[in-house]
Order: sequence, then structure tokens, then C-alpha cells
Amino acid sequence: MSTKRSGEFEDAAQPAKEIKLETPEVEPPKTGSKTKVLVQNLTNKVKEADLAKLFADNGLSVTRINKPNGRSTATLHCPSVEAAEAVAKLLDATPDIARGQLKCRVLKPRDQMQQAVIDEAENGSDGEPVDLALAIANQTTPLWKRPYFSQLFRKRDYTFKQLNSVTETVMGIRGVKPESLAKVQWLRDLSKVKMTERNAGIAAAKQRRIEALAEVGLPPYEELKARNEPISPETLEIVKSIHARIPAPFHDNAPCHVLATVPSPVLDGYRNKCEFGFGTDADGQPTLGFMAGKFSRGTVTVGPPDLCRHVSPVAKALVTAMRDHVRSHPQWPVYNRVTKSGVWRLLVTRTHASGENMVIVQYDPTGLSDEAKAELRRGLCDLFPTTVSADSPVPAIRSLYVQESTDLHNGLNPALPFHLIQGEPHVYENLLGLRFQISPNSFFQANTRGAERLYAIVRRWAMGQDSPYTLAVDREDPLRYFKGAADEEDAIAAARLEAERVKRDAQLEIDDAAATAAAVPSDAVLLDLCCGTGTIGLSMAGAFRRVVGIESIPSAIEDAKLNAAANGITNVTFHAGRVEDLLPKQLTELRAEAETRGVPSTAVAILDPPRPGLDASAISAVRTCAAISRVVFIACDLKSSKSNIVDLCRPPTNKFPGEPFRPVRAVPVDLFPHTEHCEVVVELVRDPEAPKAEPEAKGQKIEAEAEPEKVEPEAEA
Ligand SMILES: C[S@@+](CC[C@H](N)C(=O)[O-])C[C@H]1O[C@@H](n2cnc3c(N)ncnc32)[C@H](O)[C@@H]1O
Repeated sequence: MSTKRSGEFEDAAQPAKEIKLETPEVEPPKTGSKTKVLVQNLTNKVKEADLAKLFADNGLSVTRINKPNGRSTATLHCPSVEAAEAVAKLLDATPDIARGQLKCRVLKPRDQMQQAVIDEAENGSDGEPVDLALAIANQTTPLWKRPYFSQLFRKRDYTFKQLNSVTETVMGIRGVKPESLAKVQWLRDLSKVKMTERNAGIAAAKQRRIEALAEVGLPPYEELKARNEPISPETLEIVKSIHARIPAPFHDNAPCHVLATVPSPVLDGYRNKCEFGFGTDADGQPTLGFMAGKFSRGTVTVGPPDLCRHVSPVAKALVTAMRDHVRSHPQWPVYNRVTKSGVWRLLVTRTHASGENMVIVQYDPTGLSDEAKAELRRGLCDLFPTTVSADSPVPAIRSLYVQESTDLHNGLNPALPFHLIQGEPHVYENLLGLRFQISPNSFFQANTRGAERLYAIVRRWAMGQDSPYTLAVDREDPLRYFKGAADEEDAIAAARLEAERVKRDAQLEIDDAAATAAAVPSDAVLLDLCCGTGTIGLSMAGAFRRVVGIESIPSAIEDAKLNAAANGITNVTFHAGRVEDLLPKQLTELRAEAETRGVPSTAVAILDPPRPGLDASAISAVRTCAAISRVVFIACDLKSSKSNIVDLCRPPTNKFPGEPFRPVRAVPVDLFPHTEHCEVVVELVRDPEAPKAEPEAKGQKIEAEAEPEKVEPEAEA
């Protein structure tokens, strides 16, 4: 139960010191790098114009002044460290602008890699309006300026919070009798811990935090606060990350251990599928990219993906080619979402590590003659050829599709036909040694290398085994990174650490795969629920007696069957339909099979629901299926789908019969670097001491007596 007293940490979620961690060598910053001066304790009367005059009178170069009216702080952008130091010196020597003691701090310059990106944003790229590119990057990848280790901590923190709230929700479910709650073993384990034990745990965590902070040269957070001085965003970021990394045990009511976030093997250009909308840029020029802001708030300006770290260079090249094509064909205007007129609507790129690329262009055919449509399609075929010369800026496109749409809804419409206008109908991608066919409308994980890591963990956990990979990441000493963040020289050390980690990760993945290959296949049946095109079930078929995939979209099931045949996998069956409808029949088959074999049949379920989670009836079907002894739940949005975990773990009722599950471990896996999103894997097993089902209560909420004792937030900042 989080009892955070103030929003200080959240307020401090500023971009931390920008350190590139993913390449081994980082040059130390040059003194000529751009930097900022943070000023505090200015009098309210001082305006931006006063400061500008002061600097001009003294011949000092300040490129931008930001002093919000009525505030005592200012941020001054300077072209070099020397200029910033001269500015700070001048301000120190100008007492009449200060309220009490003026404080000036020259920020360390950004490291070279980030600087290059920022320079591009500030100086323009390819003629696009610069601020727009930056705004788009900030919007689509809001964490892109944070060091990667800080992004990983943030995602673990998020997982903790969501799992805490699973416990709290189960404790507060309407109508469940307190004695039923008290019989649920995982809740008992949480609540039986006495206050003294909890406080002892909290005291130990507090001490570990103090030691961790001391190692990076910082005092305890309480001491920092007691100084009554502003704490820099960088310092707060470090404190916050250390506190998140060393949670107060028992104070956090997460029902299981949350392992450290597993990093993505690729940090840049990792998305294999991107959707770019057409529109106009800030100068009214036709373009495509991402919308700057929300259409619902009246924004229609579209900006380029140039600075978006998650978009691959290949996709960016396709966007540039398409933009130039649109600008040179004014007879076909871009679609205007306000007037609902125009032609070009959407460009979807599917660019794969296999080197096979697909492009889908959506346009509005309204008012276009058959000749005009044929000409438009011919133009696209010329723009995206199937073979290209070695020096071509755009790659070869294996599959080129168009979709005609007059929908109000933006995006590809799976119900409308996709017309193949050039090349082959499918592209292929390799994943964990298997080859998967991808159609224009197929779901495929957006980060292929990240998905391999995710599936390898799921496979180990589904087999009831540890993943050497997650354990190694969890054991890693996080302070290595904080030490790296302490000063610029250490930024180089931190980058080396990161390079070491990438190398070690590659080896761990090999070890993980070898351990899986060496393991005796489980006698259990693997139920791949919400299987999409079967990637998870197929990649685990070798580890289980047989695999059953269930998916509600029939075309995905057709792809799954083709993928099984193409990879020579014969111990799988795929069924089109809803989990809640088809699972009971599987249960009957399992029973019949058990009778024939003369041994009880057990099943392990992989549950990979869509973002909002599954309907409660599907969860009820899983609970009812007594043969399912273990569930590996994969949440692409844990906040939205955690009610499924609640329903798996709550005491039995008529609506949710069967033994409840208990979460045993969880791990966030970062498939979406620089964004707030991550996948979370939770392993659940049956709770052996479950109470009997009781009728589902309708009506008022009954407070659970067995609510865990509240603990004073001793170790919380
Ligand atoms: C996050 S995707 C997972 C796809 C697949 N496991 C993979 O990794 O490629 C969720 C899938 O659940 C399917 N789905 C949604 N509701 C369902 C239901 N009630 N029964 C079966 N499948 C469902 C969706 O069509 C979608 O393919």
C-alpha cells in the first residue's frame, strides 16, 4: 500500500542527466558544449527583458532566457560552459536582483550523442520545422532523454504499484466474507506478518537505502529535505531510483517478488511496424508522420519522426520518400480530418530484420476516377520498387498494398480489403529460430528482438523453471549505474558497463536457450490463450507434450496453422473462437485424454490478452478448468488488465469458482524503450488451501476485516 506523502518525486520526474549508455565509447563532453544555468531566489520584479539587458550590457551570450512571471527561478541557455560560468559570475555580483542569497548552478553539458540529437532538433533537419520534430519525439517517446537504467527502474516501480493494488483490490472486494479472505493463503502470508516484523524489514530497507545513497555521495533523503534547500532534479532522480530499487518489504503489498526490469536488446529503431498519418506541417506543407498533440484538442499539425528513437532508419527513409512524392503530386491532396476531404490517409511500414519489408498505403477514393486511381497506384509502384540499386535511399519493398477507406476512424480497418498492387502477399520474420508469415493485418510483436527475450522468459516460467536471464538481471548491482551517473567521467564508465551488459545478455540468452533445449519436455498440455498467429505456442511446442491455441480472430488462426506447417511443428492445434466459449470443451478433451492415458492431465495456460484484459467470463473459464495448474499472464498494459489477475486470485464465488491462483513472481520486460510502456509477465499457481465457493454478493461493499495492518511509512520518502 503506497503511502507516499508528497508528490515531490513525481514532480521531479524531469529528464535526468542525459547519458548515452548503449555504445561502448563516449567521448568526454567538450567545454564548448551548450549548457544551461539554473538560477534561484530572483526577486519577483525581475523580468526576462531585465536579464536580457543585463547580459547584453556586459557582452555576454545567452541564447534563451526562461523566467516565468511571478516565479523566483530562471533557466538560461548558454552556447558554452565558459559563457555559462561568466553568466553565473555576473549574477552573483548583482545583488539587487536577488531575494536573499542568489543561487546559480551551471548544469553539466549533455553528452555527445544526445547533443547531436538535440542539435539536430534545434538547428533543423531536412528542412522540417525543428520544434515540431522535437515535440513529436517528446510526445511519442517521453522518456527518450532519460538514461536507460532510469527508464528500467521506472518500469519496475510501475509494476510494484500495480501489483500492490491487486492485493488492495482483492482485500476490498464487495461481499466477500472476511473468513473467506482469511483462508486465501497468499493473503494470509501477506497479513500474518506482524507489525514488528514489518517494521524490522522497513528499518533494514531504510539502512540499505542510506548506504546506497552514500555510495553515490548523497546523504539520506530525509537529511536532504531537512536542509530546506531546493533539491536538483538530477539528485531527486537518483534518490527516487534508489528508493524504487530498494523497496520497503511488507510495506509494499505486492503479492509476489517483482524482479528487476529486463532490458530490450535493441534501444533504437526497434519498432518493426509504424503507422504514419498524413496532414500538414506547421507551414501548411503536406507531409506525413505523427500528429503533434491530440486531434480531440483541435490539433491537426503533423510532424516528422526524424528524432523518434523507436522508429527505424528504414521507416524514416520510406516516410521521406513518401513525403516528397506527395509534395510533387499536388493533384492528390493529403486527407484533412476536419473537412473530411483529400486523398492520402495513412502509410504503414512493416520493416523486418529479415530484410523483408511491407508498405501499406491507405487513401480515400472519393471523387477519384478509375484512371486516377490506376495512376495513383502506378506512382506508388514506382516509388516502392521490389528491387533497388545499392545506393538507393529506400529499401526494396517485398509487399506493396493499398487500402481504400472513407472511414471517419483513423487507422487501418481490418474489415476493409487490402489490395496487393506489387510484389508478394506476405513478408517473413524469424523469431526464436522459427519463421513466421506476416500478412498486412497480422498482429506481430512490435519489437522482434525484445519479443524473443520475452518469450524465452515465458517459456522457462511456463515450464516451472527459473530463467537464468531474469535472475542475472535481478542480481545485478544497480549502484554500478548510479555511480556511473555521478559525474561526466563516469558517464564513460557507465557506457562501458552497458556495453558489457549487452555482451553478457547475449551469452545469457544462449545459456537460457541451451537450458530449455536440454530440459525434458513437460508432460503438460500448453494452452496458448489469445494466441494471435501462434508465435508463443509455436516457440514453446518443443517444451510441452502438445499445444492448443485459442484466438478470436479467424484469419490469425489461419496464419497460425500455416506457421505451424511451415515450421514442421505437428503437436499443435489452433481453434478460432473466444476463450470463454472454447475452453470448457478443451477441459472435456483433457479429461477424456487422461482416462485413455491412465494418468491425470495437467495444463499450463499462457494468457496474453489484449490491452484492456479479457472479459470476466474468460477468467472464470480458466479458474474452472481444474487441470490448469499454472498460468503465465502477459500484460501489455498491467494497469488496464490487472482486474484479470484480481479475478484469478480472489476467493472463490459462484461467478469465479475453482481454486484461486496465487502470484509467485513477476517481471517487467521492456519491449518499448523510451516510452512509458512495458510488458509484465506474472506467474501464478493454484493456491492449495482455497476456501469453498460462496454466492457472489450484489449490493453494498463489505469491508474486509482481514485487511493487512497499515504500516507507518517509515521507509518511504
Ligand atoms: C496481445 S495479442 C496477443 C497475440 C499473441 N499472443 C502474440 O504474442 O502474438 C491479444 C490477442 O487476443 C485476442 N483476443 C481478444 N479477446 C479474445 C477472447 N475473448 N478470446 C480469444 N482471443 C481473444 C486478440 O484478437 C489478439 O490477437
